[in-house]
Amino acid sequence: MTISLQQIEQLLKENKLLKEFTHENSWHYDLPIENKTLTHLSYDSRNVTSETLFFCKGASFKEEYLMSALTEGLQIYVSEIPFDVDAHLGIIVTDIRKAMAILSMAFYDYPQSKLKLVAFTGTKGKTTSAYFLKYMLDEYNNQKTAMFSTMNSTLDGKTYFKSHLTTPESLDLYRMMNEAVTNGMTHLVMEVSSQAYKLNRVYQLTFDIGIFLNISPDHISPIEHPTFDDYYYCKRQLIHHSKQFIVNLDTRNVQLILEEAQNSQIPTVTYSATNKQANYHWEKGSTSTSFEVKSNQDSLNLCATYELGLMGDFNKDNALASIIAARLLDVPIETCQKGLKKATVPGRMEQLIQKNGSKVYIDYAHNKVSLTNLLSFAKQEHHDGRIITVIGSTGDKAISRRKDFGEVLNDYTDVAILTSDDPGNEHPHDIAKEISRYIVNDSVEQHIELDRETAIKKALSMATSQDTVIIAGKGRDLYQKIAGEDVAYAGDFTIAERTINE
Ligand SMILES: CC(=O)N[C@H]1[C@@H](OP(=O)(O)OP(=O)(O)OC[C@H]2O[C@@H](n3ccc(=O)[nH]c3=O)[C@H](O)[C@@H]2O)O[C@H](CO)[C@@H](O)[C@@H]1O[C@H](C)C(=O)N[C@@H](C)C(=O)N[C@H](CCC(=O)O)C(=O)O
Ligand SMILES: Nc1ncnc2c1ncn2[C@@H]1O[C@H](COP(=O)(O)OP(=O)(O)OP(=O)(O)O)[C@@H](O)[C@H]1O
Repeated sequence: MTISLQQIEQLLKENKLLKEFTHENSWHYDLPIENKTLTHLSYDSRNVTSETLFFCKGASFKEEYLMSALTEGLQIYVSEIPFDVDAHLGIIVTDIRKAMAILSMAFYDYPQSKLKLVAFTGTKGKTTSAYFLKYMLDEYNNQKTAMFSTMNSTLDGKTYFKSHLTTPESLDLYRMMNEAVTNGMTHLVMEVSSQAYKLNRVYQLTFDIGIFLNISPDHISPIEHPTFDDYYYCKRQLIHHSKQFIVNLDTRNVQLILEEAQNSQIPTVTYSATNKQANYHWEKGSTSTSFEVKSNQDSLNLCATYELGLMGDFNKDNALASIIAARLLDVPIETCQKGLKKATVPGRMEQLIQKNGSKVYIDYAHNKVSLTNLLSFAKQEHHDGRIITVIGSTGDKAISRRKDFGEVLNDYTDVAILTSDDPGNEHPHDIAKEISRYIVNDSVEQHIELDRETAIKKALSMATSQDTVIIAGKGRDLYQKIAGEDVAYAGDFTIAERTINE
């Protein structure tokens, strides 16, 4: 994969991103040096050669990073500001992230045009829905579905690696897409976070299908969104970058989404848990994991009974969104049914049973709406015993979750064991105390146990046969974010399983 300086000049000019070129103390609008082909892209000074096009990006980028890249042989950099350094060429742009997106897709020869692309956005259910769709597509295309998700990504449809971000930086996104194409993948299912739009990671990328699952206040913090309005606005950008759009009619302020899609003339399919105005809605089936899809006008021919491998009514919402996407991609109905039945999602609604019969659910719920759904499901299914909940809240961001969790625990749990969950640069005890401050229901028995493994063991040992243990927040995540480091962690599921089998 390559890109030439002339290509870069043309693309930046076409997209009105070029400010100037800097070369030997003079500034130019036209390329001031001979054309040259570059064979490597990077935004990390620790990974450069003389053939690299280097992007100076990020809130904490420092001039010394560029200086150290130049000592490694780097010649050409792209930046929003000219640096007073001894580089052969500076390419100064109006927006580094937009420039990085445009140049990365060109470098990797537009891999997006060689794949069917599906994007899920929403506050909750992105990973679950992405897995559901992957299972259905895999049945259809013989496991040629790549997936980029919060937890795991796969470029060959079979082997997974841990993701750093929900939606990768544009440079990584196109590199990974290109690898997926080389591996023979035909479809790519990915999660698109609000940050992806805010930080132009998916700038000018059009999806064959975009899906809007739901929205509720979340991700408001100094490093994410200043307001809910900003969060919602960023997520809605998916509408304008989808050839076909699917939206949950139960979404807060959905009228706004519908108006926006209509204004942009994006063909839209609506679905709902209960609203019969939607193109599709679902009704409970004969078992707790089955459901029937209903419609007044089944233009996609998908009304049928489906069976899910996962508990929880919210997963039926996720499944319906994914079925609509699968049908828009021509997956036959029987293939959808087969794929969905097989689908499991690591760390989402996983169930274990203790030797005394007590049920244990391990789930990734880590915001207000998901915790409410999880605990209300547990209360509904297991109303005879106590609910014992192990939970923490992340440090440095999404601060409002601490109050949210306290409020949900007030209403739905009998025992709360407050513990650590990615405390970052904060002290987990302070976070636990803050959650505790909002638990005002005296009948909730509270414990603080900061070591997460000990907290899980404590919950399991407390539970009598009638009780239900909920381990919320980390699922099968294999690390804790502590003071800037990813510290190895066995994962909630493994710890619970190991303890039960001891
Ligand atoms: C606010 C934000 O999104 N920040 C992301 C962004 O950081 P940044 O561009 O400011 O870069 P930085 O990490 O501050 O470092 C500055 C630059 O110096 C470079 N560098 C650094 C050191 C060095 O020696 N040499 C060097 O060149 C780095 O490569 C980087 O390009 O780019 C980095 C990767 O290049 C990300 O790691 C980082 O994500 C932070 C850690 C993060 O947690 N982001 C969250 C909020 C996020 O994006 N979450 C959403 C999911 C939300 C949801 O669940 O819905 C996501 O899509 O993942
Ligand atoms: N449609 C839904 N509505 C509400 N809660 C949901 C829904 N789907 C899943 N959940 C809950 O949210 C948790 C996280 O689900 P999932 O990982 O699929 O969402 P996500 O959008 O990828 O989350 P995140 O952005 O936090 O990574 C689940 O473990 C479950 O408790």
